[in-house]
Parts: sequence; C-alpha cells; structure tokens
Amino acid sequence: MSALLAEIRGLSVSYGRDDARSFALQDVDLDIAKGRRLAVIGESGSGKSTLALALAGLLAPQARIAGEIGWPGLAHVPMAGRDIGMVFQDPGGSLNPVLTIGEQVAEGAVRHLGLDWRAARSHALALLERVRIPDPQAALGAYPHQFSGGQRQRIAIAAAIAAKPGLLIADEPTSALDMVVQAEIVALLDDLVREAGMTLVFITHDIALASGLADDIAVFQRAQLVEKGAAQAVLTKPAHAYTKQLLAAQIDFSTPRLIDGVADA
Ligand SMILES: Nc1ncnc2c1ncn2[C@@H]1O[C@H](COP(=O)(O)OP(=O)(O)OP(=O)(O)O)[C@@H](O)[C@H]1O
Repeated sequence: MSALLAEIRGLSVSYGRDDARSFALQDVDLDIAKGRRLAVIGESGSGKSTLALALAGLLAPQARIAGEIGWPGLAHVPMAGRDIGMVFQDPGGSLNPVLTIGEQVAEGAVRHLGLDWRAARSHALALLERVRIPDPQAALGAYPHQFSGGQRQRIAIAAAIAAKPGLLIADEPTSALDMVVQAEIVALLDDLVREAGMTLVFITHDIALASGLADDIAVFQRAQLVEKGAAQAVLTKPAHAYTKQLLAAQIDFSTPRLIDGVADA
C-alpha cells in the first residue's frame, strides 16, 4: 500500500451568492497515493479542474471552500510551481509568447532550486532533450510560436517539472492535440513520472486515454465524486451507472486498449 500524498476530506467548492450558490465540488473525499497515477474523469463542468486548482491552492478568491486537504508526510502545504507542477490543455496559456523557451523552462529552477541562470539554462537544455524537442540548443533561444502544438505541450511539461515537483497535475493536457500526438504526450508523462517517482493527477474526459496510464481512477459527475478505486477494478467492474455509461460510450467506439492497457493495480 502506497503512502498518502494528499487526503481530501469533505471538500466542497461553490461560487455565487448565498441564494444562488452553485457547487463545483460537493463533499469530496479522496486519497491521492504517493507515486501513483490518478486519472480524474468526468464530463465537462463536473468539477475536475476545480479539484486540480484546489490541490494547487489556486482557486479563485471568490470560491467558497469547505472541508480540507491534508498533506501527510509533507512538512508544509505544497506550492504550485515548486512542489506541484501544472500542465494545462492549452500550452499557449502556460507559455509566455514573448519570452524564450530557455527563459521559461529555466525560470522554475532559478526561482525554486536556487540555480543561477547559467546553471538553470543547462538544466533547461537537459529537460528539453528529455522531452525530445528537436535541436534543444536552438530551442533555448526560440519562442513558443516557432513550435507545433505537440512540441509546445512538451515544452510546457519541461517547464512544469523544472523545479522537480513531487506532484504533477495535467489538466486535459492532450485535448487540443491530434490522436497520435495525444498518445505521445501520454507516453512522455508516463515515462517522466515513473523516472522521477512523481505522483501524477491526470485530468481527462476521455476514459480510454486514462486507461492506458492510470493506476487509480476517480470519476466525477456534477460536482460529486461518484466512483473511485484501482483502475483495473473501475474499468472492469464499474459500480456506478455513470461510469458504466462512460465505458459503454467508449466501447461503442471500439477502443481495444481500454481494458488491455490498464496499468496493474
Ligand atoms: N471561477 C469560477 N466562477 C464561477 N463558477 C465557476 C468558476 N470556476 C468553475 N466554475 C463552475 O464550476 C463548475 C465546475 O467547473 P470545472 O471547470 O471544475 O469543471 P471541469 O470538469 O473541469 O470541466 P471542463 O472539462 O469543461 O474544464 C462549472 O459549472 C463551472 O462553471
């Protein structure tokens, strides 16, 4: 049994006035095991991104929060950028168009690892090589618009892990990409988290994509966590009608790796 990284207890997040409050998350209890890959699945608006932002301490100031997130084993509440790396759907959103790739990937190492810019640039070069950006030396001085969508996402991943975070949260990181590139990015994330022993929270509406990578699955529907468990169990013996519906929709599109690809629990 893995140690716990995070313990989410009775977490509710709501927006709006008292008389018209809408819940983005409602009474969520979820454990995130250290070193495992958790897929958070659900339709649009089910609260997945809210969960990611709550973990990273990045909820909007107007969000009303109840319940708690505990970090057993950590001496302090983790900080986004340093202890938690974030990758979003649109790498354009996380990369600054007017800064070079080198500056952006090196920045986390300067700020959080205390490297000087020269050392951070070497660190950035190694990271760009690691995420397989062609000609990484030239890439250091290039700008985001000079890369394809898939390459930009690889660069955003390099920037997200530059400070060596223990937790990587990827929020729909492949939704804007074509299917071949999607699979490559998922494989890259999988390699990186295994290598570094990172914990991964992978948010997606695509249960088939999640099945290739997840150890554990949490299924959200309308702000509620409706099912959670080891990926193998959730995918082969779903307990909740909504999970069954998601699986049935995938099976209709005949995704053979849905069950075959499930990581061992
Ligand atoms: N800052 C905010 N102010 C008001 N409502 C919000 C805010 N952020 C999220 N919500 C609402 O909370 C609900 C959950 O949103 P959330 O983005 O977490 O869902 P999601 O499952 O990630 O959806 P998607 O896949 O479309 O990103 C939605 O109804 C959304 O409109």
